[in-house]
Amino acid sequence: MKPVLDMPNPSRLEDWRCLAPGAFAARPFSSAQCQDLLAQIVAGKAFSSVPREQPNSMHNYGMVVNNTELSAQLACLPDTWLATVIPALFPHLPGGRFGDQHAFMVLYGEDAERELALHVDASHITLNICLENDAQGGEINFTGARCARHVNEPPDRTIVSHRFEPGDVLLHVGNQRHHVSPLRGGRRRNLLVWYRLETEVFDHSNSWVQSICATCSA
Ligand SMILES: O=C(O)CCC(=O)C(=O)O
Ligand SMILES: [Fe+2]
Repeated sequence: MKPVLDMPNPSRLEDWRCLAPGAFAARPFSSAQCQDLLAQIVAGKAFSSVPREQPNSMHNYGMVVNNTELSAQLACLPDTWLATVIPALFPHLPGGRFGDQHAFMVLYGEDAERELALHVDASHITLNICLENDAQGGEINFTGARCARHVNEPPDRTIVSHRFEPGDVLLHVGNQRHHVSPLRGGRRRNLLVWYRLETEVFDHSNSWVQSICATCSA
């Protein structure tokens, strides 16, 4: 049987480009693959629609992945598709297993989310796959990595803005602060996974998170 998520070959370092410190982008999926995954999601195969949970406390729309097959596939990605690139892109990360993950789909549009406020994720590494985007606006903006103590400091001088194309994948540290610009029309749907290391707290108080906090190292 065809897997829900048809992963391309293991990702290579040269597939990824740096957007900002601790934030990288690649384009491993075709639009057709994204449409296929989205069609399965919409048909209810990849996401169980009952109960429809909020993906996280910031979203009123979208849904949590609770399909066993897709969850298992997403859980494996750090050991399979991303096995070489995670240690190379994030050398400060302590080794160890990603024992916990939270996967969800976000939805922006006229009758859905319109924007997302500045935040850090409850993750060590976040994977963000764009499945559909014909929105005007709705870019993701990175304002710099900060530890728990400095999360409310002013943004970095250069804010990095990324407009998603369907098939884009972003991989970033959970403490890279980000927000989504207001939508002026259209719709965007992304699949996100928050990966957490088994042995580490994920409130960004860790010493290795401080080591990449721009304020701590200023
Ligand atoms: O909409 C996006 O691409 C990002 C969503 C996000 O940052 C989140 O849900 O934590
Ligand atoms: Fe986020």
